[in-house]
Amino acid sequence: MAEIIDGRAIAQRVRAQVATQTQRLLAENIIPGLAVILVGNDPASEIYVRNKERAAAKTGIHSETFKLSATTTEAEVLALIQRLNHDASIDAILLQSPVPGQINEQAMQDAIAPEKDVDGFNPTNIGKLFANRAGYYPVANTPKGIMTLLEQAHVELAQRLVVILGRSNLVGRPLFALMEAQNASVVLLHRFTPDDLRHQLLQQADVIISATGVPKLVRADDVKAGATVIDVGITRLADGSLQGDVDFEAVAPKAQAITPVPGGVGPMTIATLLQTTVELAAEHHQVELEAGWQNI
Ligand SMILES: NC(=O)C1=CN([C@@H]2O[C@H](COP(=O)(O)OP(=O)(O)OC[C@H]3O[C@@H](n4cnc5c(N)ncnc54)[C@H](OP(=O)(O)O)[C@@H]3O)[C@@H](O)[C@H]2O)C=CC1
Ligand SMILES: Nc1nc(=O)c2c([nH]1)NC[C@@H]1CN(c3ccc(C(=O)N[C@@H](CCC(=O)O)C(=O)O)cc3)C=[N+]21
Repeated sequence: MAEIIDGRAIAQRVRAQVATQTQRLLAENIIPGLAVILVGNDPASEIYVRNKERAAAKTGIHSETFKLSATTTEAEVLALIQRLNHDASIDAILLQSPVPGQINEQAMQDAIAPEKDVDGFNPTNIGKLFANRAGYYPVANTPKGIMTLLEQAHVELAQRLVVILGRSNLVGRPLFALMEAQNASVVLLHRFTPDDLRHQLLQQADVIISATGVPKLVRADDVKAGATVIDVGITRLADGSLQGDVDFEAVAPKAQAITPVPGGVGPMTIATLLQTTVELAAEHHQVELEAGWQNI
């Protein structure tokens, strides 16, 4: 039976580290500030935003949520982003996705100052990530959190074959770059990958990461014995329960290590958002955060 990677426990350690780092910044009169913009009333987004507020408050980060009505114009969102770009008390800006149809999400992401872009969506930051630039820049929190999970679970990446399902800018694409930078050999699959090719590639993978939102896409016969399986997908079923992309019951007995849904990648996303906020605050005030995140 596989090791079940406990995302909640690892996220808890990341949050404790964030709280310690925040205390150090507070001692220098620096308060890390996170602004979350929520447009409209998507129920799932409202839950995520509430969880973010709660987690930020517990670690000492100052968080402000801007709830805008579903009929807000693009000009109004843009004006808010520009105001936050110039607000010295705000280190990190997050525009919750999805936004209503009248708003061009990409244009809004591009308007967020690269040095406050806590989601790592700005082309400047994506470019740095794909060019494997040195120095600090924000990277999307779900892929960054997955790298922390793998490190904490002692999963080797160099010389391994990693297969990623899903190529969104939020998860699959940045994860590809992070994995490749760790010297993994990486394959990125999507909707146009034929089923038999997906099956063949998955069967060879040492590490599988699935971020498609297709329930039970990854089955036991797709997985090599001893592989590590990371499930990013979240689908809410009719009974209200959450289902991942992986058929957990069938795959777990074959895997070396596997993440559950819920309690795997999800909690890491939120903890890593707080981590990135504190890192951005430290950057803005040119303070070194001495203790490495490896020490959690
Ligand atoms: N746990 C967490 O913290 C987070 C969880 N999520 C969850 O992860 C899932 C993915 O999110 P997100 O990346 O935003 O979703 P998107 O809908 O933006 O992307 C889904 C991706 O999956 C690909 N895909 C669809 N079907 C298949 C298939 N049969 N085989 C291979 N690839 C396929 C799509 O391909 P194509 O590009 O060709 O359409 C697309 O690239 C969702 O369930 C979401 O709820 C998301 C973010 C954070
Ligand atoms: N700008 C932006 N950045 C994002 O990072 C972003 C976004 N928009 N839009 C939506 C997706 C989704 N996402 C999740 C965050 C936490 C959990 C999470 O906490 N999951 C818990 C369960 C939560 C529950 O019970 O519903 C878990 O898996 O254990 C899941 C998914 C961030 N996203």
